[in-house]
Amino acid sequence: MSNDDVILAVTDLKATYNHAVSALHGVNLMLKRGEIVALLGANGAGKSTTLKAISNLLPAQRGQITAGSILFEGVDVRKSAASDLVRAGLVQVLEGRHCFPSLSVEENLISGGLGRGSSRAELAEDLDKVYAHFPHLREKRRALSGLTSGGEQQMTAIGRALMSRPRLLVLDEPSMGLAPLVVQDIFKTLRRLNRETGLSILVAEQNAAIALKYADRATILENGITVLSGQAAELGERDDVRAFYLGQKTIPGARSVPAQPATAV
Ligand SMILES: Nc1ncnc2c1ncn2[C@@H]1O[C@H](COP(=O)(O)OP(=O)(O)OP(=O)(O)O)[C@@H](O)[C@H]1O
Repeated sequence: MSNDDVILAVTDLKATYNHAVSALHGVNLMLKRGEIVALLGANGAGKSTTLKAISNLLPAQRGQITAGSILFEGVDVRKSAASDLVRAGLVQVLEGRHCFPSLSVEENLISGGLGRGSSRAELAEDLDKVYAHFPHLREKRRALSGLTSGGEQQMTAIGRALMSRPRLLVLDEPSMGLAPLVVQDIFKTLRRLNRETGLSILVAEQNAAIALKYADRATILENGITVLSGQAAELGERDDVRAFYLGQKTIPGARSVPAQPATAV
């Protein structure tokens, strides 16, 4: 595999908060162009911290990278401000959706394209593409975001990210607080976007079942360390993963997920 195939490489990443609380102790993660990769792990495993580090958002949370590297298209993300990373094509939908509640759905979407300095014609073209992927948002385009459902807000937040024309879309826990059917719908749309446009997607999820269903590969974190990486379908078949992350019964004799650095990806 050539380096050009790798869009994101996180190597031996360590991070702290307030120079005191150690959150990541060795995260390894790699995404090839055109892949969907799921970042899995329980509450507090370090998923959000990893994603914030990738978008260079840790300093705003009093967080520090203390070791390791993060390369987006071969360039160290620490050299760019978060807003420059967005312009470079690394766009993140943060946990909790974050729509502007007093703006309409369409105004929220348009706000995602403004940072690029798009012309009116480009904005209209990008809006059409977002509505093609989320037809429901077209129907709701004049509604105030704050009055739309959680699922609609998540779609708006993803649509707004798409308006920045990402090459790598990073999503933190898109399923949070949403009904199972809505979550399915969102993951199906992400899959279609990925297949039709080649968009690379990194998605952090506690809902391992849905993430493994739609991802090509997955990486599992435990206590700030990558403990497993592999093809999503293969991980979903492992007894230990099924027992620990899919909430399924342990098969007698099944091994637990080893607390050691990941297998090579
Ligand atoms: N702003 C912060 N200040 C101090 N410690 C933090 C901060 N944010 C996270 N942590 C700690 O870092 C560790 C990793 O948390 P993180 O939020 O990255 O995990 P997570 O896998 O995303 O979990 P969740 O699914 O609950 O968001 C935890 O021990 C958490 O308490």
